[in-house]
Amino acid sequence: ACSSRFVLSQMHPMWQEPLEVPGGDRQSPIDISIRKSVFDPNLKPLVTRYDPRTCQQIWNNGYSFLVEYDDRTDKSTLHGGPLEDQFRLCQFHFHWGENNNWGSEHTVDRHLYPAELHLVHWNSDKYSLFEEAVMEDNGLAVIGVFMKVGRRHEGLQKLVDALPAVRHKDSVVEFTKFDPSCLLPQNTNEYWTYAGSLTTPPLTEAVTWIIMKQPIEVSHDQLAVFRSLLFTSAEEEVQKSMVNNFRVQQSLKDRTIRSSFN
Ligand SMILES: NS(=O)(=O)c1cc(F)cc(F)c1
Ligand SMILES: [Zn+2]
Repeated sequence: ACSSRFVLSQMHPMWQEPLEVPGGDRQSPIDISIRKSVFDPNLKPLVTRYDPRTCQQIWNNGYSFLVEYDDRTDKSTLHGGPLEDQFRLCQFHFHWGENNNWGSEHTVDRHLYPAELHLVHWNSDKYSLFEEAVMEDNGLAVIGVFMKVGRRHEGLQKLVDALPAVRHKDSVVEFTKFDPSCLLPQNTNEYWTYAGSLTTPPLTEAVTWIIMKQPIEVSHDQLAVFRSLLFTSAEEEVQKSMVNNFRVQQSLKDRTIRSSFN
């Protein structure tokens, strides 16, 4: 399974913001101001090649739930878009709110979505492990997909059905043959991209963010199952609902957001 465990295991208690990051001039998440973004005609289409056979398990790490992939070979990859190199999928996870009015980490012209999907990839042309790549400027590429309430998402339902098995922090359940491309919007040619960071500690500034313009639709009931997860482990007396696991927005500072569309 991908070793983003070590990154998440350095977790600080939830949201002891503001966590000052030394020289933090490219922190995430941010608001994507449409009028401030610059169309870049050289941005290429995104190319994702995901092999469902590399899907391994779901893990509740006490912050979100991760669907982890076997990233020991180049079987599930991302390239194109703003990327010079090939990146390997290691996990995907989500951020959501306690209700449908907020939950996403990024916003578009301050518009909040109820949830946001992050597909995490590391640069396998330059590094040999996730934990190496996570310390480097060009080490990671994360695809962000906004989620809005609407029709039930049939592809997501297989994942939703498995969540009760990972209700508590540190629980893991086998989860196989899941193709995460079913969670991408039909139009992946329209995205924003900018240089940013992990949105949870250690907040390293290693991420090329690729945020899809088109949200996916999920049902109210599917999001309600996300909210049935717990931050706390089975042993803890007081159980805390896993909700509002998003970071406060960060300053754009001296960065440009590029768009692949006009
Ligand atoms: N939320 S995020 O996508 O920036 C992220 C990805 C990751 F692999 C580890 C993290 F701690 C956080
Ligand atoms: Zn995330």
